[in-house]
Amino acid sequence: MKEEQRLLLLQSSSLFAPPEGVKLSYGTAGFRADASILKSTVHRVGILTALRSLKTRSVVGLMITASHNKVTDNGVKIVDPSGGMLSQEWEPFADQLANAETPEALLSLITEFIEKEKIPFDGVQTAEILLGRDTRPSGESLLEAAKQGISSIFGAMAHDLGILTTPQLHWMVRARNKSMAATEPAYFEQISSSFRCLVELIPNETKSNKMDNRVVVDGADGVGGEKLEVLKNMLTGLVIEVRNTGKGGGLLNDGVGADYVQKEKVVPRGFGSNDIGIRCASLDGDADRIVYFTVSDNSSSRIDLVDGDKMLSLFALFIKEQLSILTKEGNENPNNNSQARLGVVQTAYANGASTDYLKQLGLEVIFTPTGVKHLHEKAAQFDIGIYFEANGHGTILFSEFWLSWLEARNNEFSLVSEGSEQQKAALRLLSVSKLINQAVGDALSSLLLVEAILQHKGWSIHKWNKLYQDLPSRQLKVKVVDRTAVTTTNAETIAVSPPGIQEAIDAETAKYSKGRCFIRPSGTEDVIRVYAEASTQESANSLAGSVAKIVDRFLGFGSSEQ
Ligand SMILES: CC(=O)N[C@H]1[C@@H](OP(=O)(O)O)O[C@H](CO)[C@@H](O)[C@@H]1O
Ligand SMILES: [Mg+2]
Repeated sequence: MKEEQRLLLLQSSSLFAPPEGVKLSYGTAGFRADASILKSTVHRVGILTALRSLKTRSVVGLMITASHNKVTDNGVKIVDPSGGMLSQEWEPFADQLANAETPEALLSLITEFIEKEKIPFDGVQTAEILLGRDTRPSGESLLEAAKQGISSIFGAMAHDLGILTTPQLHWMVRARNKSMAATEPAYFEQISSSFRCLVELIPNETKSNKMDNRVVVDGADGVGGEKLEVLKNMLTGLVIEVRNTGKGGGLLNDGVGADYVQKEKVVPRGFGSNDIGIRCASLDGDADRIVYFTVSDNSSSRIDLVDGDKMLSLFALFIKEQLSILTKEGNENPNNNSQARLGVVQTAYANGASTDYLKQLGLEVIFTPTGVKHLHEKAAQFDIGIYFEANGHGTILFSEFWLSWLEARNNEFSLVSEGSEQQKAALRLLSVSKLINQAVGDALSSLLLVEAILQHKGWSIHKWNKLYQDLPSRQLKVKVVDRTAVTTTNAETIAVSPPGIQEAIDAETAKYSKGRCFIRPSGTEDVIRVYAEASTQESANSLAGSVAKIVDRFLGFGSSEQ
């Protein structure tokens, strides 16, 4: 490394002192903490992002967001050239950079890493980064810190794209590296036009039955609400009312948003008894996840949740139906066998009833640890991989190989059977692949795909929700001294430390019919999460509560087990 580059790195990083007594970890979805201690971390992630761009010789992204966390938090995550999450192999280095105590220590880490990773540092290759942030007040100053980090690498170019949803930035990075238009208008155009195609392909028999094409969306007082206000005006055949847009003075994720709705199972602010019977949805703070709900008839504060598992099931059912039309029996063309390996990916938080339903559909179901980075990687192994977390993170991945097969079939149909049911099925699947964000879970594109499929099937949200009956469940968070004391295995369903805790959980779970319970350390909040399922809601609540007490006994502030 040239001397002037060393000096620039030393000088730049000396402006941002790392937080005292805090050990930062890249976690489930990037670094996340109270915004007041993040400037140094974000500056260093700026440096790391420039190195990532040089290593991959591609455009990468840097997003300032803390997703569903409270408004005073913020965070930073890197978007890889594929549009996906940062390669997990780089996470340990990200942690080392964030926790380096002095500029000199930081510089030696960078120097070693450049050599180890053979990063082209000859000044010929230049780094290029797309930057975005959500609507958090701390975002603007943190974005400046990121830019300073990036500019401490000679020649690195930072493009500040302003306020975006997290999925928009992921989509733009993927598009840039595919030499496609990578602008916000291009994003809106692609999803609105593919939604329009799906609506045009709705079977006549269902077009006739006037299903309710109105949906009311909780924008979490965040960036999703803001962007949906723009998108909704580009749509025909769907009426979207957005509440909690962020413009009415409400606080981000405060009593609103998909995480609050999914975890607490209560209406978000601005919804109530006047909405009984209405199809409602809720975005999270950076609009990379969505859940649906209806206000319960018998209590205007409770909801009937239609979560990520139900969205996965709806998408899987629709795709399976289109595949069977596409390759209907009696078709003599041997090439016409879709041979699509269709698979679904879930985590331990998936409701047991959803997994049973998907298996009954004849689908291959695999499990991974929590975090989009894990599910995305597994889903990409299928020709069509559908993944969702129960909380509404998820998308559908189509392999390039299979999409080119589908394009070829569609061209063939245009010649030999224009307008046939098989061609319509091919066109629907092609439209789905353009509507659903191929880079990462996207609340806006998932919303449009749900609406298009409900219209296609002529289903109300109630009919959709009846696909299967969720087992009652309950999630709790437990504050403990050190959440990293819990380590897990088997896709997070078994706690291997601290010793004895899993045995205690098993003994408690055995008391409940259809009982299932697991604990894991959160990667985004300083808590241990508890998930419990049982045959009744009362039992699920009781099991979650009992296991929360076990966690507290082993790891809480007054714990006797330590
Ligand atoms: C139970 C739960 O909802 N966990 C969420 C949450 O991760 P935790 O590591 O559980 O805090 O945030 C992640 C990022 O948004 C999301 O991928 C994940 O599903
Ligand atoms: Mg989010």
